[in-house]
This record gives sequence, C-alpha cells and structure tokens, in this order.
Amino acid sequence: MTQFRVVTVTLNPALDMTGDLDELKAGTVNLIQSSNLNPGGKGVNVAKVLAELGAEVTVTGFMGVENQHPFTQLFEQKGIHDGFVRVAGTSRTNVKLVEESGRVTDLNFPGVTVSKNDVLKLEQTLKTLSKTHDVFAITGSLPSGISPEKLASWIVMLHEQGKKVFFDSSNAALAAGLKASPWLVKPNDEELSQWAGKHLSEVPELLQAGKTLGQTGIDNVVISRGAKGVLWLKYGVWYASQPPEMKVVSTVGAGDTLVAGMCWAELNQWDRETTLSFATALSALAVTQVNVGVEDIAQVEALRREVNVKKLKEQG
Ligand SMILES: Nc1ncnc2c1ncn2[C@@H]1O[C@H](COP(=O)(O)OP(=O)(O)OP(=O)(O)O)[C@@H](O)[C@H]1O
Ligand SMILES: O=P(O)(O)OC[C@@]1(O)O[C@H](CO)[C@@H](O)[C@@H]1O
Repeated sequence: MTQFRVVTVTLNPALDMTGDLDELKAGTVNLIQSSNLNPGGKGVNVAKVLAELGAEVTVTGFMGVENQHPFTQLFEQKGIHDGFVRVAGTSRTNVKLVEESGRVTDLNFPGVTVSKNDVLKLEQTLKTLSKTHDVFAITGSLPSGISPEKLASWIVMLHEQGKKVFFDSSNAALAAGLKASPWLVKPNDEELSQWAGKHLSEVPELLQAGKTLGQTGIDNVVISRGAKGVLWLKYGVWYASQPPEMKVVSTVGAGDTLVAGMCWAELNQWDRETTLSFATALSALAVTQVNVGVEDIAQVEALRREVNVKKLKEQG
C-alpha cells in the first residue's frame, strides 16, 4: 500500500557497540559487564521501528562494503528494501557506554569517506525513489566527502516535489538542513539551543525558539526533552506531552523512535492527540530496552494511556 511507504536516509550508518558498566571513570581502565553489537545509525533505527510497526520501508544512504553483513541481515529479517549505495571501506562502529545510573556516553566515530561519484549515485537513488514515495526521513550526521549544503539541496529537491521530509541531525548539517524547509524537524533541547545560539531549558524559551524555527517555513517542530517529554508545534498550535517515569536501560535511539512514531502517525493520518501520545509512549518504552525496536505493541498501547498530552495556550 503506497500510503505506508517510507524512505529513510542514513548517510553515516554505524554498528552500535553498547556496553554496561557501574560507573564510567575517565582516564583509567573500565570493565564492561555485558555488551551488544547492533546495526544502527539514526535512519536505520527509524527504518527498523517503522518496519516493525507495519510500514513498507526502503533504506538508503552510504554503506561501507567491508562490514555490511549485520545491516543486510537486519534488512532481510525485517523485510526492509535495501537501497544503500555501497562505498569503499567499513561503516563506523560507535561505542555507547551505559552506566548503572542510566547515563549514556556516546563515542561516535567519523565513518566512511564518500567520493563525488558515490554522492552522485545517492542523488540518483533519491530522485528515483521520489517517483514512488511521498515520505522521507533523513537523519543523522554526515560522513566525510559530503557537505551540509549538498544535504540541504536534497531536502529542497524533495520539498519542491511536495514530499514530506522528516529531518533530524546535528551541528552544521542540522543548521543547513533547517534552512531547506523539511516538513518536520526533531531537535532535542540541546540542538535547538545550538541553533538559537543560547542555552534554552525552560519551556517558555523553548517555545519561543521553536516558534521562530517554525516561521522559517517548517510545518512541524518537535522538541524532544528526554524524560520531560515532547513539545510539538504544528501549523501554529503547540502540544506538550509528558511520559510516565520509566526504568531506563538505555536511551540510545529514543529520539529515532520518536521520529518513527511521528512518521507512523502521519502515515495513518491520526489526529494530534493520538499522534503525540503514541510517539511519546513508543519512545518512552524504547528507553527500557538496549536495542531499538518495538518489542510489544500492546505495551505501547498500555503506556499511551499513561502519557499526559495537552494543547498549550501559546501560539506558534
Ligand atoms: N528517561 C526517559 N523517560 C521517559 N521517556 C524518555 C526518556 N528519555 C527519552 N524519552 C522519550 O524519548 C524521546 C526522545 O528522547 P531524547 O529527547 O533524549 O532524544 P534524543 O536526544 O534525540 O535522543 P538520542 O539521540 O539518544 O536518540 C523523549 O522526548 C521522550 O518521549
Ligand atoms: O553521529 P550521528 O549520526 O548523529 O548519530 C549516530 C548514532 O549515535 O545515532 C543513533 C542513535 O540515535 C545510533 O544508532 C548511532 O550510533
């Protein structure tokens, strides 16, 4: 069914090596109690969650040929169409250290270097996919060899064709992409602060910055705030959600799960309350597990009833 078709774009996928330890001590030897290695990267995580929810997902981006097996295995298992452009070398391995307290330290490596020819191939892939797809999620950092401006030009191309682009990135790529009118952006409060050029943590200042961002031609601004939930501006109206207190195992991929939840809700054309309670519950449940994915949809439905969603008086 075309209605449930999505493309996720991961320009810099990663094998995520997650290790548990009591407390991380910098500058000394730390013993890891248990570890997991999972194919990830923001767009791969979004794809996995969407596929588990029932979407027909195509993944693309750049993938190192030398360590692609865990990724292709995941795509086969989940019935995800593999449209990745293969590039020389290995995709990066990112290390995630999860302490007993729930605090996560990310060691994110640079990844492959892409050539001009690789970039052209991806551009062609996106053009081809845009003939049959209306919804794209472009998420994560850029590998070396591709500029933030190139990324922004793809968002502009999709926007001009009337496609809905869900966008989540950081640093220069985020700044460039935000100028390209994606349909939805999902900064966390730290990323929004970077964009605004000042530290933002209180709700009124987040709403003000989100409103300014929305006025640049972005239809949906979704501000994720970890345990404090989500602030969502859609066509000038703000909603806020608060998840219940969760027992945190790992927060890695919570943001991607929120993006996937918002995307699934849009594909289903749910109303705003349903959308936000679902996406918040989905992402809150994600922190109770190591790996990204929907382990039990019935649990999401149950948790959704505990998520507080309200419409705010402020106008965006
Ligand atoms: N401790 C928590 N308890 C409940 N829900 C949480 C918690 N942490 C995250 N979430 C849910 O996940 C969403 C996304 O989390 P967060 O704001 O940390 O995103 P992020 O910074 O993009 O995460 P990441 O980059 O680690 O994927 C939150 O808006 C919230 O709904
Ligand atoms: O370096 P990026 O692309 O910003 O982030 C990469 C990453 O941290 O994002 C995912 C969690 O959101 C992980 O699977 C992956 O390692």
